[in-house]
Amino acid sequence: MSGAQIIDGKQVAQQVRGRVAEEVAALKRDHGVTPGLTVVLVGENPASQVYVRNKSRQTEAAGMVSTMHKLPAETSEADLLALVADLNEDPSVHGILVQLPLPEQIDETRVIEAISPAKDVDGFHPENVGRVATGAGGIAPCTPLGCVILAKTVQPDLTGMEAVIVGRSNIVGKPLAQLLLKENCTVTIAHSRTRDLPEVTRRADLLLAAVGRAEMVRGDWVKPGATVIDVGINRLEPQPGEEKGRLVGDVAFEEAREVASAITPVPGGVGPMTIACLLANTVNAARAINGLEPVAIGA
Ligand SMILES: NC(=O)C1=CN([C@@H]2O[C@H](COP(=O)(O)OP(=O)(O)OC[C@H]3O[C@@H](n4cnc5c(N)ncnc54)[C@H](OP(=O)(O)O)[C@@H]3O)[C@@H](O)[C@H]2O)C=CC1
Ligand SMILES: Nc1nc(=O)c2c([nH]1)NC[C@@H]1CN(c3ccc(C(=O)N[C@@H](CCC(=O)O)C(=O)O)cc3)C=[N+]21
Ligand SMILES: [Mg+2]
Repeated sequence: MSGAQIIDGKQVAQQVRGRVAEEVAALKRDHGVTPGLTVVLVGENPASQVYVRNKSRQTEAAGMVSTMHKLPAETSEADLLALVADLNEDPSVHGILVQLPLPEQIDETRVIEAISPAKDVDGFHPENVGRVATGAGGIAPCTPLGCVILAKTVQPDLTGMEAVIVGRSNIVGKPLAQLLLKENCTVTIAHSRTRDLPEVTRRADLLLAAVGRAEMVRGDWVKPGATVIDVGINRLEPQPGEEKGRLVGDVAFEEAREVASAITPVPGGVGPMTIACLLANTVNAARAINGLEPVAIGA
């Protein structure tokens, strides 16, 4: 028996992008502002290029202006900081995304802190991290936002749920904990030093995996009836006859779907939501820069 409802991230993302397109049209019509998103890609990471292409296509489809700066892998930190400074001053740019990870001669923290917080549509700048943590506005990171929206499609009120996040990175695990606290969950963050991880994950009504280890979370780590949100994007080795390896999440999907009541697939789960939320953050950045209140974007 395969019991779980499969949460369709592609479909929810399409709804979010539709909402964004309406807000973009309204901003143009009422205020003469066309939101612009600029992506900066340093080096040749082939995985990054797929996301970057999807992002620019969907940005344009929503009626926004998409620009891209491709810099060679050996770009110096000073040159990247100079580009960021130019983009901060450019009035046609409302969102700046510098694709991570960066080559090792570049200090990621310095680059993130150089981005104007008003244009930091990734929500990685310490001012936004702090504002989101204290509830004083701020731009929330796209992947955690996408996870919360997907969880709420099956459980509109998350109040009181035991949420267990596996992973404590600055870009996913930690900000996800902040957003779930805001939704009144009881939040546990597990990581590589957590003792008896399967015992911890089995407590979760809402289990979120952001580890980067293919299919690490097994079926018997999942509490019966739980909602499972799989953030992981892992490319397996190509099998004989395959051009490239399959994409899988951090959760053993076929096992977990027997136990969970709802689960996100990979691909087609959190990934498309990340891009949709990036577009939503960009329209809200353009609004804020023009003195307007943010609009709600949940599907
Ligand atoms: N769908 C999307 O849009 C996105 C997907 N991703 C994917 O999500 C995954 C996580 O990304 P990210 O947060 O950047 O990854 P990081 O590598 O930055 O963090 C991974 C976290 O997992 C923890 N971890 C590693 N191994 C174990 C283990 N054996 N048991 C328990 N915890 C463990 C680490 O613990 P410790 O801190 O102790 O080292 C760390 O906190 C990746 O697969 C990535 O590709 C990321 C961003 C966006
Ligand atoms: N500054 C910065 N911001 C990011 O948000 C950021 C980043 N750097 N570096 C890399 C990670 C990863 N990431 C993904 C976005 C979309 C998909 C996505 O759309 N995935 C599709 C499949 C794509 C495919 O087929 O390869 C899916 O899951 O269905 C995946 C991963 C954003 N990241
Ligand atoms: Mg680096």
